[in-house]
Amino acid sequence: MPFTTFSTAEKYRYQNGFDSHLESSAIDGALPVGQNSPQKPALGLYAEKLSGTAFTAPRHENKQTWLYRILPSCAHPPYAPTPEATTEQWAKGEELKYIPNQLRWDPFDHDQSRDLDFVSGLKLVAGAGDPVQKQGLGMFIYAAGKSMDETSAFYSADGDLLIVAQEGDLDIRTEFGWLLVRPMEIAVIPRGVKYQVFLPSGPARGYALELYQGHFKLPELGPIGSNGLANPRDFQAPVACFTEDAGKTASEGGRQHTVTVKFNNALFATTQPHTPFDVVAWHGNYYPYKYDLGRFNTIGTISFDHPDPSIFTVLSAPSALPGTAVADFVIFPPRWLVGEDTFRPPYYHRNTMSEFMGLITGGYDAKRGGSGGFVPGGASLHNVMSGHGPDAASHEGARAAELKPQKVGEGSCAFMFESCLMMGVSEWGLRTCKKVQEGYSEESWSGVVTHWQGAKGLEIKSHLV
Ligand SMILES: O=C(O)Cc1cc(O)ccc1O
Ligand SMILES: [Fe+2]
Repeated sequence: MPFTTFSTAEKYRYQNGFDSHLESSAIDGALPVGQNSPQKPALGLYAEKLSGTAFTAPRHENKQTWLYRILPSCAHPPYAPTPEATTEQWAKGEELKYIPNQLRWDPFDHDQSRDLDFVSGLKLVAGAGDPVQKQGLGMFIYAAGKSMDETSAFYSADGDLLIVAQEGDLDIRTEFGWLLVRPMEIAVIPRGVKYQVFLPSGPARGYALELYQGHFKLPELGPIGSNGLANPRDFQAPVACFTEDAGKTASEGGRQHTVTVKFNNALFATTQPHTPFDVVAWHGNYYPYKYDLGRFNTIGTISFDHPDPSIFTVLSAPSALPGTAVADFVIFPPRWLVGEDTFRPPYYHRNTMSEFMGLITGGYDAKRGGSGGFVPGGASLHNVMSGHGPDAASHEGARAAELKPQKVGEGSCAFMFESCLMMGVSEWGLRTCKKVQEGYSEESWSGVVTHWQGAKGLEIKSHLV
């Protein structure tokens, strides 16, 4: 059945829950009862396990899913490097440039020529570490002008991909079923899961983070209590949805299907005579999901001072060091500011973590918008220990502001990929994209003026020469 024949009601039913044990069956009886691998699975299906952690990972970390499919994934001719696997699109760790300067980018171009799809339109901007070692992450911009072909599928062996839709809807078909991801929504496609991306509303642009190690978790809530921030039930997983395009020759109407894999930041492809979207039923806790950022329960100060942005963490990918993330996904949604005697925008700071920021829509309270500013579809990078904070004008405005309750960010949403790793910038991010704003730091901070009132007449306790 070609995908176009699926009705909306069939495609967009979801099941709710983060890191839950879910199950879904497109046909009653396709899921085995009480076991995973019967001698002959129902309906002539194959049982196949997809694991997201080592078999022996501790129970609370263990991630796997059983798939019941028409043909097993291994039934394909060998993969071969694709001619399109360009070094412009991806970069290895040693090719990245590590620089302490603050960087900001104008909005990244849409695919004006409309010849790039989600995969060919995915560009590495910055990253750290190495998929071979299962360490680190890559940060990407995607700009897709056309849907992927119905007979093309993609997966990454390098990591879990967190997609932040910024403009244009993504209709994502995965082996597990469909996810419709619109701006102000995010999706996570785990390592190894095959998918294809259609563009029902035209060209699409957004941001993505590929996590080479581990998986995203919900942050601990500590004293916040048992609810708040992103609540588990608001994460949506697909329901099983399959195509019977398997086991037929071309003359019987069977089609050839191309599967492309990102493997150590290079692309390989194979062509097989059966669709990878043939999963009739599945159960497990390793699955793709989406989340509507509008459901985020924002928490902040109701007395004084500015909480760290960790209070806005949606998802966190921990490193081995407690409380220290390889990647935090943080958002700055509309919210009330009521802090008394408080400098309300972000404080000036130097951070041992690196901060990559993007803007989904609207503006950001510490940065000027407009041409050459921080605007939707653009980005900034404040690397490890690189000082940053409000630009001079935002600072002066906030010092002088009358501190009544104020709703900030109405109709806006900025986000941050924060990492404990030093970020390297790719050649594409630094030069090829031609979006780096020359003079960003001068424009922002050369105009900060001193408010120092002088020490004259005051007792100086340490020696000044
Ligand atoms: O740099 C930024 O704009 C992000 C940020 C926001 C904030 O409220 C506090 C610290 C911080 O790094
Ligand atoms: Fe910051």
